[in-house]
Amino acid sequence: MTLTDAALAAELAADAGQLLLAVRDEVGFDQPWRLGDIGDQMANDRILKRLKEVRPDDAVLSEESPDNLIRLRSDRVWIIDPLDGTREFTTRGRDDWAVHIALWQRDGDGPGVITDAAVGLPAYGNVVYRTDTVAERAPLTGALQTIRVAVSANRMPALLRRLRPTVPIEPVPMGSAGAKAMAVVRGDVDAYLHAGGQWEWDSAAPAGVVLAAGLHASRLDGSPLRYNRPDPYLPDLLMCRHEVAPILLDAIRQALL
Ligand SMILES: Nc1ncnc2c1ncn2[C@@H]1O[C@H](COP(=O)(O)O)[C@@H](OP(=O)(O)O)[C@H]1O
Ligand SMILES: [Mg+2]
Repeated sequence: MTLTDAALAAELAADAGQLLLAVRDEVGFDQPWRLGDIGDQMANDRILKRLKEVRPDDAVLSEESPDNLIRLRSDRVWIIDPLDGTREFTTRGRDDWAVHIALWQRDGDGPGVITDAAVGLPAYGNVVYRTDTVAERAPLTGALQTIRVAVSANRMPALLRRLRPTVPIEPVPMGSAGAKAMAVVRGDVDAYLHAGGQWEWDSAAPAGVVLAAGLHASRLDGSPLRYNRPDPYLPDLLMCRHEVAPILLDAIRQALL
């Protein structure tokens, strides 16, 4: 039987994850930049090789490959970050790094949509979250005391400080967009907020899984996250439980006035 796109995404994420764990063991942590380069390159090569075998007609947008603008005419584009959270990957003991595999498909004259995605967390038991199996999260019943918000451990968004007087926020610093988004999916945090710069491959697969889990994912102005655009820069996002989306979006709007 032909592999479904979601199953293929999950297979690619699990396989690249295993490879990255082996690279980490073999190369070690003495030269972090070298470990990062080797991990990025090997995971990217492995994913692209397999995609070429099983989906030869599809286009690819990958952090680690030159951007081939054929993707803009394609109906199916795989958006890939073979190693998200490179800094954490190169730090001994850190498990907050991820493999992102997303499939964007054209929807007529619309902006297109992420139809299938997988986010692998290799150092977290190589668990893979995928659009076709992720469980929908039930809404909270009690009132939220504090909103736990995952933010970049490397570049804490300045915006956060401006929200805190109006909303009771507890920042939870963490590496990797995929790791932060999956912490929302698990319910370890209530939200993931990013501002100040990012690229489509950083959020495509996480957003696909978050939306499939029935959670909220948008830009900070509340507009939808769009993928496979000519310029893949996608600088900010909010992923969260539905109950906290209006609270956070309103506070962000006020802070940015
Ligand atoms: N200001 C910025 N500009 C471009 N990319 C950014 C960025 N801030 C974060 N990112 C990218 O978003 C991902 C998650 O970052 P963080 O862990 O800081 O939240 C990282 O991807 P990579 O590790 O794939 O490069 C990082 O490079
Ligand atoms: Mg990334």
